[in-house]
Amino acid sequence: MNAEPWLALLAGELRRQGLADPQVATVVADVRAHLRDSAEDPYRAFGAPERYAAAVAESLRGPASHARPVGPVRLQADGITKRYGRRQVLRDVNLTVRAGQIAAVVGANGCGKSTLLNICAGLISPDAGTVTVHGTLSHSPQDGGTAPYLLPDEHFALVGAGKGLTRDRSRTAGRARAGELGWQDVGATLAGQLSGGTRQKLNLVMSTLTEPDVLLLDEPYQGFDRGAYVNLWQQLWRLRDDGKAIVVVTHMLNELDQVDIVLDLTEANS
Ligand SMILES: Nc1ncnc2c1ncn2[C@@H]1O[C@H](COP(=O)(O)OP(=O)(O)OP(=O)(O)O)[C@@H](O)[C@H]1O
Repeated sequence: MNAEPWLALLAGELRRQGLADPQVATVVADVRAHLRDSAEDPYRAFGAPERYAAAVAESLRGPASHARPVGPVRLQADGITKRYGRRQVLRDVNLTVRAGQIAAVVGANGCGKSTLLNICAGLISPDAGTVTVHGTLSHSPQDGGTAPYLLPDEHFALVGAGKGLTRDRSRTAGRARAGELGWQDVGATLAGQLSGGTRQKLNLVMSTLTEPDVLLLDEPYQGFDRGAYVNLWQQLWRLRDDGKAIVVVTHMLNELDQVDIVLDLTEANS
Protein backbone atom coordinates (compact mmCIF):
# COMPACT_ATOMS: atom_id res chain seq x y z
CA MET A 1 0.00 0.00 0.00
CA ASN A 2 1.04 3.65 -0.37
CA ALA A 3 2.54 4.65 2.97
CA GLU A 4 3.24 8.27 1.99
CA PRO A 5 0.02 9.80 3.40
CA TRP A 6 0.73 8.09 6.75
CA LEU A 7 4.37 9.27 6.63
CA ALA A 8 3.25 12.84 5.89
CA LEU A 9 0.98 12.74 8.95
CA LEU A 10 3.87 11.34 10.98
CA ALA A 11 6.21 14.13 9.86
CA GLY A 12 3.63 16.77 10.82
CA GLU A 13 3.05 15.20 14.22
CA LEU A 14 6.79 14.91 14.90
CA ARG A 15 7.22 18.62 14.16
CA ARG A 16 4.27 19.40 16.40
CA GLN A 17 6.06 17.42 19.14
CA GLY A 18 9.00 19.80 18.80
CA LEU A 19 11.46 17.68 16.81
CA ALA A 20 13.88 19.57 14.57
CA ASP A 21 13.64 19.06 10.81
CA PRO A 22 16.76 16.84 10.53
CA GLN A 23 15.43 14.56 13.30
CA VAL A 24 12.04 14.40 11.59
CA ALA A 25 13.74 13.51 8.31
CA THR A 26 15.77 10.72 9.96
CA VAL A 27 12.78 9.19 11.72
CA VAL A 28 10.62 9.35 8.59
CA ALA A 29 13.40 7.84 6.45
CA ASP A 30 13.87 4.97 8.91
CA VAL A 31 10.16 4.26 9.07
CA ARG A 32 9.80 4.52 5.29
CA ALA A 33 12.65 2.02 4.82
CA HIS A 34 11.10 -0.36 7.32
CA LEU A 35 7.70 -0.17 5.61
CA ARG A 36 9.28 -0.68 2.21
CA ASP A 37 11.27 -3.72 3.37
CA SER A 38 8.43 -5.31 5.32
CA ALA A 39 5.59 -4.30 2.95
CA GLU A 40 3.49 -3.79 6.07
CA ASP A 41 0.52 -1.50 6.46
CA PRO A 42 1.77 1.50 8.49
CA TYR A 43 -1.28 1.52 10.74
CA ARG A 44 -0.71 -2.13 11.48
CA ALA A 45 3.03 -1.81 12.00
CA PHE A 46 3.16 1.50 13.87
CA GLY A 47 -0.41 2.36 14.83
CA ALA A 48 -1.84 5.86 14.51
CA PRO A 49 0.80 8.43 13.38
CA GLU A 50 0.06 10.82 16.25
CA ARG A 51 0.56 8.10 18.84
CA TYR A 52 3.75 6.87 17.22
CA ALA A 53 5.06 10.44 16.95
CA ALA A 54 4.32 11.06 20.63
CA ALA A 55 6.13 7.86 21.62
CA VAL A 56 9.15 8.67 19.43
CA ALA A 57 9.34 12.20 20.82
CA GLU A 58 9.23 10.88 24.36
CA SER A 59 12.00 8.35 23.58
CA LEU A 60 14.21 11.00 22.05
CA ARG A 61 13.80 13.32 25.02
CA GLY A 62 16.02 11.05 27.08
CA PRO A 63 16.77 7.54 28.27
CA ALA A 64 14.77 5.78 30.94
CA SER A 65 14.95 7.78 34.12
CA HIS A 66 14.32 4.82 36.41
CA ALA A 67 17.59 3.41 37.72
CA ARG A 68 17.65 -0.35 37.36
CA PRO A 69 19.90 -2.78 39.18
CA VAL A 70 22.35 -4.37 36.78
CA GLY A 71 24.75 -7.28 37.06
CA PRO A 72 28.17 -8.17 35.68
CA VAL A 73 29.28 -7.46 32.13
CA ARG A 74 27.99 -10.17 29.80
CA LEU A 75 28.98 -8.77 26.42
CA GLN A 76 31.80 -6.43 25.66
CA ALA A 77 32.64 -5.29 22.15
CA ASP A 78 35.68 -3.02 21.95
CA GLY A 79 36.88 -1.06 18.95
CA ILE A 80 34.98 -3.09 16.37
CA THR A 81 35.98 -2.17 12.86
CA LYS A 82 34.80 -3.91 9.71
CA ARG A 83 35.06 -3.20 6.03
CA TYR A 84 33.73 -5.07 3.03
CA GLY A 85 36.10 -4.34 0.19
CA ARG A 86 36.36 -0.59 0.07
CA ARG A 87 33.24 -0.02 2.10
CA GLN A 88 33.87 0.82 5.74
CA VAL A 89 30.86 -0.55 7.59
CA LEU A 90 31.89 -0.25 11.25
CA ARG A 91 34.48 2.10 12.65
CA ASP A 92 35.71 1.66 16.21
CA VAL A 93 32.34 0.66 17.64
CA ASN A 94 32.06 -0.09 21.35
CA LEU A 95 29.24 -1.77 23.22
CA THR A 96 29.08 -3.07 26.77
CA VAL A 97 25.97 -4.85 28.00
CA ARG A 98 25.53 -6.09 31.54
CA ALA A 99 23.22 -8.71 32.97
CA GLY A 100 19.79 -7.11 33.32
CA GLN A 101 20.21 -4.65 30.47
CA ILE A 102 18.70 -4.23 27.03
CA ALA A 103 20.77 -2.46 24.39
CA ALA A 104 19.06 -1.23 21.23
CA VAL A 105 21.17 -0.96 18.08
CA VAL A 106 19.61 1.57 15.75
CA GLY A 107 20.56 3.44 12.60
CA ALA A 108 19.80 3.79 8.92
CA ASN A 109 19.55 0.84 6.55
CA GLY A 110 22.98 -0.50 5.71
CA CYS A 111 24.81 1.19 8.60
CA GLY A 112 26.07 -2.15 9.89
CA LYS A 113 23.62 -3.27 12.57
CA SER A 114 23.41 -6.90 11.40
CA THR A 115 27.14 -6.94 10.78
CA LEU A 116 27.77 -5.90 14.38
CA LEU A 117 25.40 -8.57 15.68
CA ASN A 118 27.04 -11.22 13.51
CA ILE A 119 30.43 -10.19 14.85
CA CYS A 120 29.13 -10.36 18.43
CA ALA A 121 27.73 -13.83 17.66
CA GLY A 122 31.12 -14.95 16.34
CA LEU A 123 29.73 -15.60 12.86
CA ILE A 124 32.07 -13.18 11.16
CA SER A 125 35.38 -11.70 12.23
CA PRO A 126 36.02 -8.00 12.70
CA ASP A 127 39.03 -6.44 10.98
CA ALA A 128 39.94 -4.92 14.33
CA GLY A 129 38.55 -5.06 17.82
CA THR A 130 37.49 -7.78 20.22
CA VAL A 131 34.27 -9.29 21.51
CA THR A 132 34.13 -10.93 24.91
CA VAL A 133 31.10 -12.91 26.01
CA HIS A 134 30.67 -14.04 29.59
CA GLY A 135 28.21 -16.92 29.63
CA THR A 136 26.07 -18.56 26.95
CA LEU A 137 24.88 -16.75 23.87
CA SER A 138 21.99 -17.10 21.47
CA HIS A 139 21.51 -15.26 18.19
CA SER A 140 18.26 -14.77 16.31
CA PRO A 141 19.13 -13.63 12.78
CA GLN A 142 17.03 -11.29 10.68
CA ASP A 143 15.96 -14.13 8.44
CA GLY A 144 16.58 -17.83 8.18
CA GLY A 145 17.22 -19.89 11.27
CA THR A 146 14.29 -22.26 10.79
CA ALA A 147 14.14 -25.52 8.84
CA PRO A 148 11.21 -25.51 6.38
CA TYR A 149 10.47 -29.25 6.59
CA LEU A 150 10.42 -29.51 10.37
CA LEU A 151 7.49 -28.87 12.70
CA PRO A 152 7.77 -26.16 15.38
CA ASP A 153 7.90 -28.88 18.08
CA GLU A 154 10.81 -30.48 16.25
CA HIS A 155 12.64 -27.15 16.30
CA PHE A 156 12.03 -26.93 20.05
CA ALA A 157 13.30 -30.50 20.52
CA LEU A 158 16.47 -29.83 18.55
CA VAL A 159 17.31 -26.68 20.44
CA GLY A 160 16.33 -28.20 23.78
CA ALA A 161 18.53 -31.26 23.14
CA GLY A 162 21.51 -28.93 23.03
CA LYS A 163 20.73 -28.04 26.62
CA GLY A 164 19.99 -31.60 27.70
CA LEU A 165 16.21 -31.19 27.76
CA THR A 166 14.00 -34.15 26.88
CA ARG A 167 11.74 -33.88 23.85
CA ASP A 168 8.68 -33.44 26.06
CA ARG A 169 10.25 -30.74 28.21
CA SER A 170 11.49 -28.92 25.15
CA ARG A 171 8.02 -29.00 23.60
CA THR A 172 6.36 -27.80 26.81
CA ALA A 173 8.86 -24.98 27.27
CA GLY A 174 8.72 -24.00 23.59
CA ARG A 175 4.94 -23.92 23.53
CA ALA A 176 4.88 -21.86 26.73
CA ARG A 177 7.23 -19.28 25.18
CA ALA A 178 5.17 -19.29 21.99
CA GLY A 179 2.05 -18.65 24.07
CA GLU A 180 3.72 -15.59 25.63
CA LEU A 181 4.01 -14.20 22.10
CA GLY A 182 0.34 -14.86 21.42
CA TRP A 183 1.06 -17.95 19.30
CA GLN A 184 -1.33 -20.49 20.79
CA ASP A 185 -1.97 -23.01 18.03
CA VAL A 186 1.51 -24.50 17.66
CA GLY A 187 0.44 -27.53 15.70
CA ALA A 188 1.10 -29.62 12.66
CA THR A 189 2.19 -26.87 10.27
CA LEU A 190 5.69 -27.22 8.87
CA ALA A 191 7.93 -24.21 9.51
CA GLY A 192 8.09 -23.49 5.78
CA GLN A 193 4.32 -23.11 5.66
CA LEU A 194 4.01 -20.77 8.63
CA SER A 195 3.30 -17.10 8.01
CA GLY A 196 6.37 -14.85 8.06
CA GLY A 197 5.44 -13.38 11.44
CA THR A 198 4.82 -16.80 12.98
CA ARG A 199 8.10 -18.10 11.60
CA GLN A 200 9.79 -15.14 13.25
CA LYS A 201 8.11 -16.12 16.53
CA LEU A 202 9.52 -19.62 16.09
CA ASN A 203 12.96 -18.10 15.62
CA LEU A 204 12.53 -16.06 18.76
CA VAL A 205 11.27 -18.98 20.85
CA MET A 206 14.29 -21.02 19.78
CA SER A 207 16.60 -18.20 20.84
CA THR A 208 15.14 -17.91 24.31
CA LEU A 209 14.50 -21.61 24.95
CA THR A 210 17.99 -22.36 26.18
CA GLU A 211 17.93 -19.46 28.65
CA PRO A 212 21.09 -17.85 27.25
CA ASP A 213 22.95 -15.23 29.27
CA VAL A 214 23.28 -13.06 26.17
CA LEU A 215 20.51 -12.76 23.62
CA LEU A 216 21.15 -11.13 20.23
CA LEU A 217 17.99 -10.31 18.29
CA ASP A 218 18.05 -8.86 14.79
CA GLU A 219 14.75 -7.06 14.14
CA PRO A 220 12.82 -9.78 15.95
CA TYR A 221 9.39 -8.24 15.34
CA GLN A 222 9.30 -8.43 11.54
CA GLY A 223 5.88 -9.48 10.37
CA PHE A 224 4.44 -9.23 13.87
CA ASP A 225 1.00 -7.78 14.32
CA ARG A 226 0.54 -5.14 16.98
CA GLY A 227 -0.42 -7.60 19.73
CA ALA A 228 2.60 -9.79 19.09
CA TYR A 229 4.85 -6.73 19.04
CA VAL A 230 3.61 -5.69 22.48
CA ASN A 231 4.03 -9.26 23.74
CA LEU A 232 7.59 -9.32 22.39
CA TRP A 233 8.61 -6.28 24.42
CA GLN A 234 6.91 -7.66 27.51
CA GLN A 235 8.90 -10.86 27.04
CA LEU A 236 12.14 -8.90 26.60
CA TRP A 237 11.50 -6.88 29.75
CA ARG A 238 10.81 -10.12 31.66
CA LEU A 239 14.03 -11.66 30.34
CA ARG A 240 15.89 -8.53 31.38
CA ASP A 241 14.40 -8.79 34.86
CA ASP A 242 15.69 -12.39 34.91
CA GLY A 243 19.20 -11.02 34.40
CA LYS A 244 19.67 -11.61 30.68
CA ALA A 245 21.79 -9.23 28.63
CA ILE A 246 19.87 -8.43 25.45
CA VAL A 247 20.94 -6.69 22.27
CA VAL A 248 18.13 -5.88 19.88
CA VAL A 249 18.44 -4.35 16.43
CA THR A 250 15.39 -2.19 15.92
CA HIS A 251 13.88 0.41 13.66
CA MET A 252 11.03 0.96 16.11
CA LEU A 253 12.12 4.11 17.90
CA ASN A 254 9.10 4.33 20.17
CA GLU A 255 10.50 1.79 22.63
CA LEU A 256 13.87 3.43 23.12
CA ASP A 257 12.86 4.91 26.45
CA GLN A 258 12.33 1.34 27.65
CA VAL A 259 15.85 0.15 26.96
CA ASP A 260 19.02 0.83 28.91
CA ILE A 261 21.51 1.54 26.14
CA VAL A 262 21.00 3.00 22.68
CA LEU A 263 23.80 2.50 20.16
CA ASP A 264 23.14 4.61 17.08
CA LEU A 265 25.46 3.23 14.40
CA THR A 266 24.71 6.05 11.98
CA GLU A 267 26.15 8.42 14.57
CA ALA A 268 28.90 6.05 15.73
CA ASN A 269 30.25 5.63 12.19
CA SER A 270 29.99 9.27 11.15
N1 LIG B 1 29.01 -10.28 3.10
C1 LIG B 1 28.97 -9.01 2.66
N2 LIG B 1 29.76 -8.64 1.65
C2 LIG B 1 29.79 -7.36 1.21
N3 LIG B 1 29.03 -6.37 1.73
C3 LIG B 1 28.23 -6.70 2.75
C4 LIG B 1 28.15 -8.03 3.27
N4 LIG B 1 27.26 -8.05 4.29
C5 LIG B 1 26.80 -6.78 4.40
N5 LIG B 1 27.38 -5.98 3.48
C6 LIG B 1 27.14 -4.54 3.34
O1 LIG B 1 27.49 -3.92 4.55
C7 LIG B 1 26.59 -2.87 4.84
C8 LIG B 1 25.98 -3.12 6.21
O2 LIG B 1 25.08 -4.22 6.13
P1 LIG B 1 24.19 -4.65 7.37
O3 LIG B 1 23.31 -5.77 6.92
O4 LIG B 1 25.06 -4.89 8.54
O5 LIG B 1 23.35 -3.32 7.62
P2 LIG B 1 22.07 -3.07 8.54
O6 LIG B 1 22.32 -1.81 9.29
O7 LIG B 1 21.77 -4.28 9.36
O8 LIG B 1 20.93 -2.85 7.44
P3 LIG B 1 19.32 -2.98 7.53
O9 LIG B 1 18.81 -1.89 8.42
O10 LIG B 1 18.89 -2.75 6.10
O11 LIG B 1 19.00 -4.37 8.02
C9 LIG B 1 25.59 -2.83 3.70
O12 LIG B 1 26.01 -1.85 2.78
C10 LIG B 1 25.69 -4.21 3.10
O13 LIG B 1 25.37 -4.17 1.74
